[in-house]
Amino acid sequence: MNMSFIGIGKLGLCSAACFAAKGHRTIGVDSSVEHIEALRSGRCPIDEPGLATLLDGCRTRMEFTTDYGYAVQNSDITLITVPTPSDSSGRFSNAYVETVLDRMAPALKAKKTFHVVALVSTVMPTTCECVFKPMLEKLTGKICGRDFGFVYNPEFVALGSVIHDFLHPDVLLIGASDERSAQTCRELYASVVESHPHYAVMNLTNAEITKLSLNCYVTMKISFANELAAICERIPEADVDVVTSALGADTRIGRRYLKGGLGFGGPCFPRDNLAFQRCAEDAGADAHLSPRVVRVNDEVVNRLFAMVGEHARSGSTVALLGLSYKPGTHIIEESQSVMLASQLLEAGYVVRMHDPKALKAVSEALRGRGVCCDDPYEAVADACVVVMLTDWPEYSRLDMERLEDRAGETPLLIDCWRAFRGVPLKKFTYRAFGISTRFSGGIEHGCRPDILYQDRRGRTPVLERASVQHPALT
Ligand SMILES: NC(=O)c1ccc[n+]([C@@H]2O[C@H](COP(=O)([O-])OP(=O)(O)OC[C@H]3O[C@@H](n4cnc5c(N)ncnc54)[C@H](O)[C@@H]3O)[C@@H](O)[C@H]2O)c1
Ligand SMILES: O=c1ccn([C@@H]2O[C@H](COP(=O)(O)OP(=O)(O)O[C@H]3O[C@H](CO)[C@@H](O)[C@H](O)[C@H]3O)[C@@H](O)[C@H]2O)c(=O)[nH]1
Repeated sequence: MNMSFIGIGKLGLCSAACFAAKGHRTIGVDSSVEHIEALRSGRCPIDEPGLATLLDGCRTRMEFTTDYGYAVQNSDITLITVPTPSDSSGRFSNAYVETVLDRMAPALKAKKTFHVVALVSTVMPTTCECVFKPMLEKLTGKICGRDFGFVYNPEFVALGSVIHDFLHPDVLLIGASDERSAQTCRELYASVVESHPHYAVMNLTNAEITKLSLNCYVTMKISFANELAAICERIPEADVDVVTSALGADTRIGRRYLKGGLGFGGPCFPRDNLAFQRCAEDAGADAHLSPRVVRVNDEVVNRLFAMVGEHARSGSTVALLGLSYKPGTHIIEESQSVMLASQLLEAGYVVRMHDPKALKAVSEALRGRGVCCDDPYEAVADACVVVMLTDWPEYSRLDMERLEDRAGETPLLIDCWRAFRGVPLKKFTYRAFGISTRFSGGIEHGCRPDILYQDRRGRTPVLERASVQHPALT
C-alpha cells in the first residue's frame, strides 16, 4: 500500500519503518526540517533498539518530506502521530493534530479517490467524533465515511521495545468512522504483524476510551503490586514475589506489570490517569479508582525517602543508582528516581547519582545540583545509603565487593526491585522493597530454590538472580 506518516518521532518513525520493512511504500512528513534532513542523509535520529537496522534495510521504500500535500496525494492512508501534550487541566491538547489536519486538508479536498486519515496520537474521548471529523469535513467540503475515512488506531507500544511491541500486539484497536476504513486498517495491520492479535474494531469514541482505560488499568495493577510490597515489608516472613508469582498464575490476573517495586512514571502512564479523571469529570461521572492509583504511586517515593531518613541524617551522602523512568531509556519524565533525588537535595543530603543513559537529562533537570557520576562505583563513594532504583540489567552484574569497599562506614542498601537479593553482603545492611526487614536481613536473605523469579513484565524468568545463595543457606 502507499502510506504517509505525519509526525515521525519516537513512535511514528518506528511504525513507518515497520510498514516499509514489510513491503509498503511510505512517505514520512515532519515539521522538523533537521529531522527530515537527518533521515534523508541516511542517519537515524531516534534512539530506539532495532530502528537503525530496520531503516537501513528498507530505505528504498521510504521517502521523507516536509510537504503535506505531496504525502497525501501520493498515498491512500495517512497515519498521524504528533504530540498531544497534557494541558494544565490534565486534558490532552489538540493543537498539533489540528495544525496537521489544517495542512493536509487542501490535498484531501483535491483528491479524487477515497483517503483514510488515521490518528495514532492519544486524545481525549469524543475528540475524533466531535472535533477532528467535523473539522476535516468543514475544511474539505467532503463527507466523512463517504468521501474519506477517519480512523483512531493508537498503539500499545512501550519505549525501548517499540518495534517488538508494534510487530507483536495482543490487541489491535481500530476505531473507525465507517466499515471501509476499518477494513483497510485491519488488512494493513494484518500484513505486518507477526503475532495473532485480537482485532478490536469499534467506533471512534469507544477506541479513545479503550486506549485510556487500558493504560489506567495497567497502572492500577502496578499500584496494587506496590501496595502489596509495602504491606509485605511489615509482615515477618512475607515476600511480595512469592505472593505475586502465585497471583499472576491466575489467568484472571496475569504476571505482567505485577512486580512490586518503584512506582510508574514516563510520558504516558501518569498523564493518562489524569486525562482519565478529566474524561470522567467531563462526562459528569466519578472516577474513584484512578486518583487512588496515583496516590499509591506518589506514596512510593515518600516511603523511600522515609527509609533513607531512618538510616541517615541530612548532610550525609546518599547514592542513587538508576534515574531514568525505566531501564533502557534516557527519558526521565515523571521518573520517581529523580523525584527522590529532588526531595533528598531539598532536605540537605549530598546526592551522588549514576545512570547508564540519563545523566545528561538529570543534570539539566536538577540544574546541576547533586553529583552525576559516569561510574556506579564512583557514585557510591562514602555513601551512607545506596538506593538501587531503576532496574537496569547491568546493575545486577555489579561487583558487590567493590561496591561495598567504596561505600561509607555502615552503609544501608535499599533495593527497590530486589536485584541484589541473595547476593552475599559483608558490609551493607540490606533492605528490599516487598520483603520484611527480618527476612531480608536475616538468614533467609538467600533466594529460595522453589521460587522462579519473573522480570517485571512477567516475560523472562530471571534465574541468574536466584542462583546466588547466601553462605548460610549453602
Ligand atoms: N512513544 C510511545 O511509545 C507512544 C506510545 C503510545 C502512544 N504515543 C502517543 O503518540 C503521540 C506521539 O508520541 P511520540 O512519542 O512519537 O512523540 P515525539 O515527540 O517523539 O514525535 C512527534 C513528532 O511529531 C512531529 N511534529 C510535531 N508537530 C508536527 C506537525 N505539525 N507536522 C508534522 N510533524 C509534527 C515532531 O517534530 C516529532 O518528530 C503522542 O500522542 C503519544 O502520547 C506514544
Ligand atoms: O511491573 C511493572 C512494569 C512497569 N512499571 C513502570 O511503568 C512505567 C511504564 O513502563 P512501560 O509500560 O514499559 O513503558 P511506556 O513506554 O511508558 O509504555 C506505556 O505507555 C505507552 C504510551 O501510552 C503505551 O503505548 C504502552 O502500552 C504502555 O506500556 C515505567 O515507569 C515502569 O518502570 C512498573 O512500575 N512495574
